[in-house]
Amino acid sequence: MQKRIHVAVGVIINIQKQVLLAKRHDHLHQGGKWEFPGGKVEQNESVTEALIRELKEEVDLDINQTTEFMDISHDYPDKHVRLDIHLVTDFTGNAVGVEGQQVKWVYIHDLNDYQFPEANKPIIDKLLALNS
Ligand SMILES: Nc1nc2c([nH]c(=O)n2[C@@H]2O[C@H](COP(=O)(O)OP(=O)(O)OP(=O)(O)O)[C@@H](O)[C@H]2O)c(=O)[nH]1
Ligand SMILES: [Mg+2]
Repeated sequence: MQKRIHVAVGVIINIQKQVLLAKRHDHLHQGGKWEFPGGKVEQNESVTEALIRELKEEVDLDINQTTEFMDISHDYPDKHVRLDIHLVTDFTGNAVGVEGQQVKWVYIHDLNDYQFPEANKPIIDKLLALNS
């Protein structure tokens, strides 16, 4: 049994009700797909701490507060992940792809036009339901 990787994921929503997507680099796991920014929770770090750190490192945003949104465990053939997803509406800064990745603000009703990792389906469905 493979270890389950604990990932802190941020669904960042701006005042225009757009969510921030980032494109995963081709060489990464699930490369070429769009994701919600985030990354692995390190030892001795809470999920919130990990999320704040990752969102600064990946998209240069400063997060003031987050709220729990969803918890998804998913088994890829090569990797088991647990996505600890938080909503972020209280932040400052302008989003940039610090690691050279494409970032994009997208209206919730347009999310179906983007390709996400398989594990993300329930997140997209919940956002679409909230928005309808
Ligand atoms: N960040 C993020 N990861 C996701 C999403 N959906 C999903 O299945 N994952 C998976 O969760 C894992 C997250 O790893 P990551 O590559 O973001 O981790 P990280 O930022 O700490 O990078 P690192 O590998 O350089 O330490 C990957 O296996 C990725 O495929 C998502 O929406 N956002
Ligand atoms: Mg990451």
